[in-house]
Amino acid sequence: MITTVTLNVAVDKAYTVKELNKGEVMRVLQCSNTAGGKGLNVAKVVKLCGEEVLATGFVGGHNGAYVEDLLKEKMVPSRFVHVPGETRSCINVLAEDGSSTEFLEPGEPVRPEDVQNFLDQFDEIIRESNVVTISGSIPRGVPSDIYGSLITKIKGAGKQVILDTSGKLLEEGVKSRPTMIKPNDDEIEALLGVPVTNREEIIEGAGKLQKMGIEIVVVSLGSDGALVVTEDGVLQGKPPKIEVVNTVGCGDSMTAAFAVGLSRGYSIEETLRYAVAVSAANAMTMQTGNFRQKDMERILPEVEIKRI
Ligand SMILES: Nc1ncnc2c1ncn2[C@@H]1O[C@H](COP(=O)(O)OP(=O)(O)O)[C@@H](O)[C@H]1O
Ligand SMILES: O=P(O)(O)OC[C@H]1O[C@](O)(COP(=O)(O)O)[C@@H](O)[C@@H]1O
Repeated sequence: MITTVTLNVAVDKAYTVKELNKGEVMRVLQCSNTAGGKGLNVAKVVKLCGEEVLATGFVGGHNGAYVEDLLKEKMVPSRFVHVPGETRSCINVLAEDGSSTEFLEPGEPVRPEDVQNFLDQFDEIIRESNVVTISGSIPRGVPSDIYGSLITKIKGAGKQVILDTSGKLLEEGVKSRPTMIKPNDDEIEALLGVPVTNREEIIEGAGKLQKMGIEIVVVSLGSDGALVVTEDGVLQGKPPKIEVVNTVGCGDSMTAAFAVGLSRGYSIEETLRYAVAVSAANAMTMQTGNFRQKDMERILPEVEIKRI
């Protein structure tokens, strides 16, 4: 089973508008609500890939109950810690010029006893999982080294863990050497304290992180696909040109597909091909954390894998 950790769950709202003008009344043409927070996007995609999944984290209030219902509709099982604070909303405004403007609420604070309840149930969840993904931001009240503690527990139980976060949470988390991370160029720069301005420096930086004891370092490059650095070297996977509808959640789809590849014991090359196809297919639908099987199957053989 693949478990996805989402401490800062959200109701994701995608608003379609003609144009976005600051300071004006904007009429929304279409609104779509989905269970969000990066980890829940991962959970939905793992489910669509056909793997057994469990979503965990904190939920609260009416929005929290709504997220649980949205997950049930997608047949994604969940075991959340219920907290008094209302679960947040995140809004993504999609305009006709192709722009995407995101408003991410911080999330209501959680209490120390909520954090303890989460940790208490986590050991049992790890026993049932073979891969755990940890994604996104945390609400106030959660200690900034929590991801490090979770990674230490997961690795101590002999299971694999993917960490996809940023800033201080990533800095703290990498100290516990997760199996895989997915930093962007800014995050590599922050982790290593060196400038990263071009593809060569990205590869060099990712290589340094890999040598520090992180087995798999993935750097996604939008429409250029992704780079994967392991002890066997560097691979790039590039998708064919596709019709893009909404790229929000592409990174999460990639994380989900890597978790599936690890869980199924795919080679790193097979995993990269699959992850590029799944994440590119996610860009072809409006909903975050969603893809159509037929899109993914069409893209899969067209992903170009090259050793660098
Ligand atoms: N415009 C696009 N065309 C094709 N594939 C895309 C596009 N944007 C994203 N993807 C796919 O999704 C993956 C993750 O997207 P990216 O934008 O790099 O991540 P993030 O959402 O974390 O910023 C890419 O590696 C690629 O496989
Ligand atoms: O969980 P976080 O880090 O606060 O991010 C929240 C939001 O980011 C998103 O995952 C989109 O981010 P990406 O496009 O980078 O995948 C939203 O769906 C989500 O609600």
